[in-house]
Amino acid sequence: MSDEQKQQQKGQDKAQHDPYQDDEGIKYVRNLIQPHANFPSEGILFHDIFPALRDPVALEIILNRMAAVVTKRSAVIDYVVGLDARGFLFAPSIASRLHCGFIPIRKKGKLPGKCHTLESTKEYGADILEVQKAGLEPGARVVVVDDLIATGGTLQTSVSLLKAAGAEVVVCVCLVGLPSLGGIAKAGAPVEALIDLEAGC
Ligand SMILES: O=P(O)(O)OC[C@H]1O[C@H](OP(=O)(O)OP(=O)(O)O)[C@H](O)[C@@H]1O
Ligand SMILES: Nc1ncnc2[nH]cnc12
Repeated sequence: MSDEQKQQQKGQDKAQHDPYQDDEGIKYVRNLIQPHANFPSEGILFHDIFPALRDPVALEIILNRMAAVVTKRSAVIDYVVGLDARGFLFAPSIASRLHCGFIPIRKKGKLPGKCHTLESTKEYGADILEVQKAGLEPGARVVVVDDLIATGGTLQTSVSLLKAAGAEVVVCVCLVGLPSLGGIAKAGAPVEALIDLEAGC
């Protein structure tokens, strides 16, 4: 068997155990997310999503579910917007599945050309976020993708940047939500998190 065939076989074996279409899929992903106390600073309970991304079944579940959230909301999407940095892990793959483009919102100083720029606060710090003016036409229908919503500061600022550019934010999709931090209500656009880490299941 060639290396390519072995790789395909490995993927097929994994896919047979893929619990895609039901809540078992979300539980499978949730169980891979690792909590770390006092990271990156004292008092923060950090939820590490990378063990889930390391697992090919979990990665597929995440991408399928995120894309499904978007298609349930709207058939017409122009761009998937990913947030620097962990949103970039998902957004281009979702854009590819939805046959639309990808646009980054980046931390200040990384994007050339004229940008919309806004200050932002998050659970453990502050950032300045930017989106390129040239990348977005007024009236564009966009979805925003990030790994996690905590206080909602990052999503709120991102939604404001996109609105300043004249875009319509159809929905924000996150892998993880921490609802007790109040972020979902303040984002300024509908938010759907695949996993509520504070819920019992
Ligand atoms: O809801 P909030 O309180 O705003 O927090 C959520 C944000 O915090 C993290 O970004 P961060 O910039 O820390 O990390 P990253 O660069 O690894 O994505 C995370 O990826 C979200 O973007
Ligand atoms: N508690 C948390 N875990 C992982 N990423 C985060 N970003 C903001 N808060 C976070």
